[in-house]
Amino acid sequence: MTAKLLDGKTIAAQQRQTLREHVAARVAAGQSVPGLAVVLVGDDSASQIYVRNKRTACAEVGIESTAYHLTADTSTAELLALLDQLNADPRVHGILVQLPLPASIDTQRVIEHIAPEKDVDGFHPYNLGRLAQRRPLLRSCTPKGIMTLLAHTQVELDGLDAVIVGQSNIVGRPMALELLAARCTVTICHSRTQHLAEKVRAADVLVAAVGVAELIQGDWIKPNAIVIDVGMNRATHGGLCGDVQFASALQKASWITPVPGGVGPMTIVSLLENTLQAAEYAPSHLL
Ligand SMILES: Nc1nc(=O)c2c([nH]1)NC[C@@H]1CN(c3ccc(C(=O)N[C@@H](CCC(=O)O)C(=O)O)cc3)C=[N+]21
Repeated sequence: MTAKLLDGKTIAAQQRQTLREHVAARVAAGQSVPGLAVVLVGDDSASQIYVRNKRTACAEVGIESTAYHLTADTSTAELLALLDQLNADPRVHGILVQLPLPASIDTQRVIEHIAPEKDVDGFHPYNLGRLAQRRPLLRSCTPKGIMTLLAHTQVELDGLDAVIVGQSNIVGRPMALELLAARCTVTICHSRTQHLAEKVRAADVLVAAVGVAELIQGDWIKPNAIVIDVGMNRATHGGLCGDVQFASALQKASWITPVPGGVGPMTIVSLLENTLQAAEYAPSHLL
């Protein structure tokens, strides 16, 4: 059997079209143009490309993005001061601080300084806590995009065994909370996990978000599992490869995401959705 492809590139393009219509209707009704502030610190070349891709996607749907490019020697205090300004600016509905930040900056303080109602990455403890209590407001982009992909399979998630490989704050943990809210039985595996292959073999839904190229072998995949590959590893020949051995997993799974063209485009469209959501909700006090 060969798995069906979960084509994030196409699904994301469809969602951008829908978003474009929503934004246009909102503006035609006299409401403000949704605004996203994108903050980049330093000159990491991969981050610059990601930021450019996000701003292009904003432009396509009619979200106004404003870039703030700070030098690598920016202090935590300077970045917090910029966030104060953006938090107070009514034209800014969403704030994204591109990660990773230079090591000299206190990333956790920065994340906690973004107003929760503008936290379109969903990384603020308030937004993660809301998700943990099954009352999400702004949801982390990659897990949210993956839930959209899972909805496209039309497989009922209720009661399935989900296994997540990777425990990061930005993917693994919020992914576990999303799948738990969808009534899966959730296992999170990480670098200290024993018998990883056995854990993976039990998965009806597998989410690989560990950042180790092709760690997960096709013969670990349960027949007919749904396989979501969040990995984006640079292959030696220059191309991208995921955390799953794609060719062999394709022979076992019912659905599988390609890399590239799977989770990545869904992450970006979720950011756009969150920015529109933040503009529509825009409460003066959340807490
Ligand atoms: N505050 C913050 N929020 C983020 O959401 C965030 C971040 N920092 N830092 C970096 C990571 C990475 N990330 C990607 C999103 C989409 C693709 C994407 O669309 N990838 C294409 C391939 C692109 C290529 O060819 O390199 C694909 O998978 O098809 C990639 C990477 C968001 N991140």
